[in-house]
Amino acid sequence: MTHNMPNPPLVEVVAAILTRPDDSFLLACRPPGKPYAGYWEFPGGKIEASESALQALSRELHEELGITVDRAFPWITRVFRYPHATVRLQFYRVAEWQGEPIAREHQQLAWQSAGNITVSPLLPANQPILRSLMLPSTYAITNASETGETHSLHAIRQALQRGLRLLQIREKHLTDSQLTRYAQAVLQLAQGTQAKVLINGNIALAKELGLDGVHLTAAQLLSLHTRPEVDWCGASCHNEEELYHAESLGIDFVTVSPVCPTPSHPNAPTLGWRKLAKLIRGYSLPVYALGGLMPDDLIPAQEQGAHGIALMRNLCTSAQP
Ligand SMILES: Nc1nc2c([nH]c(=O)n2[C@H]2C[C@H](O)[C@@H](COP(=O)(O)OP(=O)(O)OP(=O)(O)O)O2)c(=O)[nH]1
Repeated sequence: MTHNMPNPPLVEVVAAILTRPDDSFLLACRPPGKPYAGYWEFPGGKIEASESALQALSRELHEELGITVDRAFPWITRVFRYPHATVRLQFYRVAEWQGEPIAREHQQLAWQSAGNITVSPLLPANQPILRSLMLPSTYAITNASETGETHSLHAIRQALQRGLRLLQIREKHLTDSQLTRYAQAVLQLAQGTQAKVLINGNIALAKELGLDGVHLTAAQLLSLHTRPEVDWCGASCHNEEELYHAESLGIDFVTVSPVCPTPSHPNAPTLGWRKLAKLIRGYSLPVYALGGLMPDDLIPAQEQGAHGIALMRNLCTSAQP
C-alpha cells in the first residue's frame, strides 16, 4: 500500500536586498520565538493573501526597520524546502528608501559584504543568494574580432581601471594558439584587480590557464548533464528551455539575449524589455540582459528583473563596475 504524503504548504515570502553605496547589504537576526530564531536573514516576511509582493515588502520593511520603500526591483526567486514548510522567496532589490533602518522588533542588524560575511548562522536558503550578490551589475564581453586586439586590450585595461569585475573572453575567430595568447594577455591585465575572467565555451582552456570560469554557449549548455567543474559558470540563454536547463545544472548566472537589435546577430528576433521581463519572472538565477545595450540601460534592465547588463561594443563607455 502506498501513502500519498501531502505536499507541504507553499509559503510565499518576500525579502529585501537593501544596499548601500559601498555594496554592503543589510541582514537581520531572527528574534526569539520565531522558527530559526538566531539565524540571519534578509529583512522581509510572509506575503499576506490580500497583498502583492511589493506591498508585503513595503509593509515588512516599515514594521521591521521603520523605513519607507520608494523604489524596488524584482531580483531572483528561490524555492526552498524546510522541514516545516516549502518557501518561495521573492527577493527584491530596494534601490531607494526613506529613513535609516532601525531594529523595531529588537532584532540585531548588520551591514555585510557578499565576500566577507561576519555573522552566522545564515538561514540555509540564503547561501546561493550570497553567491549571486558577489556578481557585479556589469558583465563585459570582449570584442577583438571587430576592433582588433590592440584596441580591445586597451578598452579592457580602461574598464578594469574603472572597476570592471566580470569579463568574458569571446573571440570565436581566433585559432587555438591565438586565443591562448589573447587570453593570457587579458589575464595579465586582470591580475591584481578584483575582476573575474571567464572564457566562452572552452572549459579545457579555462582550466589550463587558471581562469575564473567559463561561459557556456546555449548549445553547449543543453548538451551538458552536469555543471562544469570551474569556480564560476555562466551560460547564454534565449528561451525557457535553456533557462530551465541552466537552473537544473546549478549554473551561477545567465545572459538572456538579444534584448535589442545588435550588429553581432543582425537577423535574430529581439525580445524587447517586456518579453525579457516575462521570460525571467520568478527565475532563480541572476540574469544579465544582453544585446544592443548601453550603460544607461542598467536601470531599465533591473526594473524588468535583471541582475545587470552585459556589454560588448559599449564597454569603453561603461562607467560602473
Ligand atoms: N524574511 C526572510 N525569510 C527568509 C529568508 N530566507 C528564508 O529561508 N526565509 C524563510 C524563513 C521563514 O520560513 C520564511 C519567512 O517567514 P517569517 O516567519 O519570517 O515571516 P513573518 O516575518 O511574516 O513572521 P510571522 O508572520 O511568522 O510572525 O521565509 C530571508 O532571507 N528573509
